[in-house]
Amino acid sequence: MPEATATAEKATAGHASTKGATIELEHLTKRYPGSREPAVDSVNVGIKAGELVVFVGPSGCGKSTTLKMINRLIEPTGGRIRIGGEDVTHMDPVRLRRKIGYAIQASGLFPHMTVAQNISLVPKMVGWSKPRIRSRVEEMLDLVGLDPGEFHGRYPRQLSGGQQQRVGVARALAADPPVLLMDEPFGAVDPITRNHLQDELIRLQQELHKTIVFVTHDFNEAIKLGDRIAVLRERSHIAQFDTPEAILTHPADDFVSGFVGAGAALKRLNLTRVRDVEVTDCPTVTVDDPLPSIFNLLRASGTNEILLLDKRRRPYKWLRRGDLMRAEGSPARAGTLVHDTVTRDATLRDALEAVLTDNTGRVAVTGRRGEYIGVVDMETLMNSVHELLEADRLGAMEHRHEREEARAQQTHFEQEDVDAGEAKA
Ligand SMILES: Nc1ncnc2c1ncn2[C@@H]1O[C@H](COP(=O)(O)OP(=O)(O)OP(=O)(O)O)[C@@H](O)[C@H]1O
Repeated sequence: MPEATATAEKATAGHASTKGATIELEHLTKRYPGSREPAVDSVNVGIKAGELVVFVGPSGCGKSTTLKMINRLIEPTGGRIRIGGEDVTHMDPVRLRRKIGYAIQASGLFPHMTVAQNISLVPKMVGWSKPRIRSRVEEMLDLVGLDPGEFHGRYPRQLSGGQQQRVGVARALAADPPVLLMDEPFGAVDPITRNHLQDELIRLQQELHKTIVFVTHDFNEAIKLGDRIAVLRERSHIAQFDTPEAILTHPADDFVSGFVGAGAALKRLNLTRVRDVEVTDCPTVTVDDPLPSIFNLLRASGTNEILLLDKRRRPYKWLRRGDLMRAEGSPARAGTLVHDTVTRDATLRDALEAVLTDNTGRVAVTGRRGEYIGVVDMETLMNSVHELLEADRLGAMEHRHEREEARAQQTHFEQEDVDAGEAKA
């Protein structure tokens, strides 16, 4: 059975989707015509199946060129690319791109096509049947958190930046490729939407286990998303290729330290997720609840604050006792709007930012459709920060100790050599 058809069967039979494939770049090189220096100079990278690897580095270091050589949007001038062990360096690029999804900044959607048409593009190209495509579009929209009924007929201009980006990811994943390339996909959206899109990607990846190569120049984004990070310097030379923890705590050289920048310990907040800390419950009411029962609940709960949920059980407002006095019969008229929420996949840094933005001492945690799950409070966050800083301090002490021991050992050997030399003389 041809590969594309096999993929289609799997995708529409409701089975698990195609898992990631390994990617090996061997001495991969790109010399643009007319340039004296190569833009990418003999890069060697091995990416495991199902891994999310981030290429991060300063502007112009060759991240995008390296990425685009993987799906041969840019033809290499030297070296080799293997995907799933197969040498694809000279494979027909159109065939190659069927097994590689590609998502870029500002989504790259075709403006004259509806959301559904955009998502259907590759499945159509590989010959899926109409009903199969229709159900796949629904599945994909659902996967990226957009209501299929509401969104499938819209045009890109009728979507927010974040929604366009979600559709871009849905399109990249539509034909169920084992590999997904993402070139600064969230670079053009505001910081809050960006955080949410990053959370979505983490959730998706937990479900799908694709091999993802993600390009960014934002180091915090790299720490948050990467299983491993390749820190690139000029001409895509790899300064360090390791886990976020290792890069933060043991940067390989001054270039990497410079890139990590100040506040490495606080950056580690990007490594801990909301799901790793205690999410507690807080008293909630909905906009349809009558005021007297809200008063009763507040009294019974012994707290001074209650979370008002909208009709779809999404956090809407924080209500305090005083607010309720001024509610004039409807709780929705009182209280302070919830500006920011986090999902379980958000980092503690996102949570901390949200707590500070909303100024209520806690942040509401929401599920896939924005529905209320619980809250994380400031105290929990501060305890985690404290633990991380303490772990870093101990780690740094241990590292210093190891270095001093190695140095002492070296001096000892050198002294022995001198003694031996003198004895001979
Ligand atoms: N088509 C081209 N012709 C000639 N030189 C190019 C071409 N495209 C890119 N370059 C050069 O190759 C180098 C690497 O570019 P590339 O876009 O891969 O870098 P990057 O790390 O992705 O940068 P940024 O973060 O700014 O997007 C740069 O010096 C760039 O000027």
